[in-house]
Amino acid sequence: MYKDFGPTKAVTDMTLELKRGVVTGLVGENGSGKSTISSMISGVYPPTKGTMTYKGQPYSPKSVLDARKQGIQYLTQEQGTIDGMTVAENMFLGEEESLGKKGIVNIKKINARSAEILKENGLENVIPTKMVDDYSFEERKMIETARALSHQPEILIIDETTTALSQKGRDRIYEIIAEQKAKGTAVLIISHDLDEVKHLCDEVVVMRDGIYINTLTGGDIEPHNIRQNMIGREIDGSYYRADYECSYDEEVVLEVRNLSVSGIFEDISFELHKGEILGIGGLSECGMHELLKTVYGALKPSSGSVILKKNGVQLKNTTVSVKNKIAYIPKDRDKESLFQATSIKDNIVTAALDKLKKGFIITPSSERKMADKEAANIEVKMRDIEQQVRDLSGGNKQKVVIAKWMANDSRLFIMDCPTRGIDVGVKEKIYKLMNRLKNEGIAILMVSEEMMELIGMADRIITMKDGKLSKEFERSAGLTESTIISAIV
Ligand SMILES: Nc1ncnc2c1ncn2[C@@H]1O[C@H](COP(=O)(O)OP(=O)(O)OP(=O)(O)O)[C@@H](O)[C@H]1O
Repeated sequence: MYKDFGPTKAVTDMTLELKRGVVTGLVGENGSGKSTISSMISGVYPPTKGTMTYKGQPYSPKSVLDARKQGIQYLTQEQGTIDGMTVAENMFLGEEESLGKKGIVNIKKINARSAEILKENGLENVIPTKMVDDYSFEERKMIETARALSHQPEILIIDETTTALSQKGRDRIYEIIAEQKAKGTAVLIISHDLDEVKHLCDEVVVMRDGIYINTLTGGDIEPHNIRQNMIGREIDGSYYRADYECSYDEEVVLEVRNLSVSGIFEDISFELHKGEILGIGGLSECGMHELLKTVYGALKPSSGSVILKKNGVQLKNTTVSVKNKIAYIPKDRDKESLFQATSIKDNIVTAALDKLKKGFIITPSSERKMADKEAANIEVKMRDIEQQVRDLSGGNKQKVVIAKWMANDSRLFIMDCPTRGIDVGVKEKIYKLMNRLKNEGIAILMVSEEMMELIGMADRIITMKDGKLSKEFERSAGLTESTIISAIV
């Protein structure tokens, strides 16, 4: 299979076989073409060249709906439901007439059938007539999953879905994979979590730069082996900090005092020091993501304050935060951090316009220079900086968010799951960058759902449980995942 997007060769010479009752993993670095091949299988767009065979017959779906009707379901990395429509309308989008007569849509039947499907999938709390926008990212993913399963798929493609979900959501997806495998469905999983890949997959197909590299089976499905195949060089996996010292300057940079958002988190206080990486861990719903948003000024607290110590400024809103060179990398980059229909260049320079100003003027060449430098530093895989952000692969979008804040010379980083959807090679780069920033005296506040990331990078870890602080741990060689988990569940 081949796919070109204008001058971009996204997939060049890719071969893939999916078998009944077999869970196949598809792995490769950010931008290697995994979502593109999945999109061609699912009828999102046709290949530039190449052929597909499905159940012994030539297969070339005309659209996503056509592929769905033939039994191929694709859960994408991004949001797969449409705002401004009800849950039920989303569930029957394009298939409304299946429950109607003579071209007339029967809304009652659609609502009733949606309620049944939701119930079968343990989602009885979701109301079919409510707007889908009223539900969280995770609930919407589960609605999308229920829709996919209701069609009895013969091929189910799950693209980097688990890392965006809470542990409960992930476990549900793992259950679904096991059930589908037992039913004889061919399952294709795309994931950057190589332990997850090892745990779930019977076969692992590796891609590099749009090309098929290798298929691993049995004992060869080991994270270090997968990594080597993906990147073409050995990386030892010990990409976290090498030291076990809890080290930072005495100077307090940020003070969070008795911060609360009613019903979400309560009475949170802590200090962040110069040169410190402060980790926050907890279950996804414990309030930690909202806490970071509030610290940054994107969510209004019901009480308490966030104070920048050097000038006593209160971080009341995001304008004050940007002015004070505070970077925020949100978990939901697509909605909260990027202008999708704008170029990479415009996204990168947006927080640094003050720095580019000469008098009242910003020259296009200075913008280009800045964007080129920052995009190259973090190795955004792109055609050039004029490319639209929405056309980038998931991991490369994340790199643009980081590049934006590097351009702004940020002095304090607030990071929410900074390596979500990021391949191992780039992960290594981000950890090195965090270490470098720390050594330059920059403070980092990081929420992560990966315990190893917290243990590997943070000087101190504070844990949250049900909206409250539960414990604090200092960096040490003896700190284990189970010690932290016992403080968060
Ligand atoms: N609609 C599009 N227009 C232009 N280029 C595109 C489009 N979709 C994808 N690309 C490019 O194709 C290449 C492959 O992207 P793809 O999304 O398939 O990668 P991926 O392996 O899924 O990456 P990730 O792990 O980051 O999700 C990238 O260089 C991307 O920028």
